[in-house]
Amino acid sequence: MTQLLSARAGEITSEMESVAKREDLPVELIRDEVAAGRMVIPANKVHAAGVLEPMAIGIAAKCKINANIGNSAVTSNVGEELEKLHTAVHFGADTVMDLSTGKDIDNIRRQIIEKSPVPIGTVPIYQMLEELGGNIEDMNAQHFLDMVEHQAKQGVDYMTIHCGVKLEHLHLTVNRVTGIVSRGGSLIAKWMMAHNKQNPLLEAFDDLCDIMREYDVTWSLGDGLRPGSIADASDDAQFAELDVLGECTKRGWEKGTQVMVEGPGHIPLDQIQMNIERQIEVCHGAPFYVLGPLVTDIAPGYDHITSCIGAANAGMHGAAMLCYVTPKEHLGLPNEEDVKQGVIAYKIAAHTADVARKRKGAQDRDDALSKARFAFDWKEQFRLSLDPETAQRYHDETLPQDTFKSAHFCSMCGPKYCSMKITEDIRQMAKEKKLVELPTT
Ligand SMILES: C[C@H]1O[C@@H](n2cnc3c(N)ncnc32)[C@H](O)[C@@H]1O
Ligand SMILES: Cc1ncc(COP(=O)(O)O)c(N)n1
Ligand code: MET
Ligand code: SF4
Ligand SMILES: [Zn+2]
Repeated sequence: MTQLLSARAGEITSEMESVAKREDLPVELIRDEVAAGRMVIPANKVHAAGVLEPMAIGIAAKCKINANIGNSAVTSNVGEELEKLHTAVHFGADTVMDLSTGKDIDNIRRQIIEKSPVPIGTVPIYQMLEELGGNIEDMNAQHFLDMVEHQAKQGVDYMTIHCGVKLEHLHLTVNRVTGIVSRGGSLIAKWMMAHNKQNPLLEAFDDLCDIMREYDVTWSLGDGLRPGSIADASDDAQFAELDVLGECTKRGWEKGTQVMVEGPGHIPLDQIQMNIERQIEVCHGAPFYVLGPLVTDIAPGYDHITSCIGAANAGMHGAAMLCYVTPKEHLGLPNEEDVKQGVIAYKIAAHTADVARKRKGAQDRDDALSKARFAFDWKEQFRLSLDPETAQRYHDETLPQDTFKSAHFCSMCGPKYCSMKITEDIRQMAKEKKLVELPTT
């Protein structure tokens, strides 16, 4: 049984119960959303038997964020990756992807799954390529199926598989500014060119479903032809692939597997709503999992910001999960500090989306923090913030003494120009002298 098959049979699983509590939603609604394919609960049976705390991704639930970690051939190791996992979860990542392509991949993933309370995603073609020796041309479908089964056995909760890249669509990328920017997509394209054959992952779709169903691994249908620059956004290649992903979504559901769909990438701000709405329609309401999107290409070093703008908008228009982008995007492998910056940026994006969509209780923390701010309750303001340590450090940079923790001002305006203090004075005057008689009409 998968969460989807249970839900369709009208059953309520223990995972659905946990999700209902976390989301503060009726458990019947969770079950119905899962049954309809609009919500997924990525919970591999192996991981669920261990430390996993079940969570849900779908438009009815709060907007989620994913943090990518993993080493590369150039840098990092198991110790550093476990630190990144800890930092990502500490600052509120809802899922983590291990995208390791360097040494020790198997050991890194095993330890990450063992220690992670959040669902772990992978892209199995990366490890398969390592084990093949680096030449994608040497791959056959069985190599890939074996790797998917191996990772499913380890407890991977969701997998990115690039089934949507088709031989007949490759020519649509020739005039692009940035070609094929998806790693998985570019590898599959190369294989198809070398063999002049259709995408083997698409051909093996039903066999893949059988493995995914056995362990309840959730599909994350990869966007191998996503645009890698705003110039390439919303082009024929991107939307040709999206149509294939729509068909795969249906086939995955028919086989009883949970499905979400990945999306771009680099998209100008004014095209985001259209992209989200089109995906939801073409993929029959399956949860949409977007990478950013970055709304401009001019700020390497700050792409957590360029993409946070896109992510907030995507979330507002119905994306179910936002894959973070760190300050190192396009420049190098993120370190622990980059992971922190990426997660914080995306907590902001997801939360602003929840507020804009008026999800239940979403604004409560904003209101509580605003009240603490107006009451000059500095400690409470720090406590309620996404990054309390940084908030306090910034405040204390100029006014570190304990007495200033009850001061009715900070170093921005000082005591005589603090507008919130002046408002306080005004309200006091009004109370005492009843100076203002407001018209009653
Ligand atoms: C699909 C996205 O995944 C990110 N990505 C790829 N590999 C890693 C890794 N090892 N660590 C962190 N992010 C990674 C890239 O930033 C890309 O944009
Ligand atoms: C949201 C998201 N995360 C990870 C990947 C995998 O990366 P790639 O497609 O480059 O192999 C992806 N396509 N989308
Ligand atoms: N930044 C690229 C993208 O937008 C990915 C580069 S690393 C595969 O998808
Ligand atoms: S991030 Fe670096 S290695 Fe990855 S595609 Fe871009 S330039 Fe190549
Ligand atoms: Zn990019």
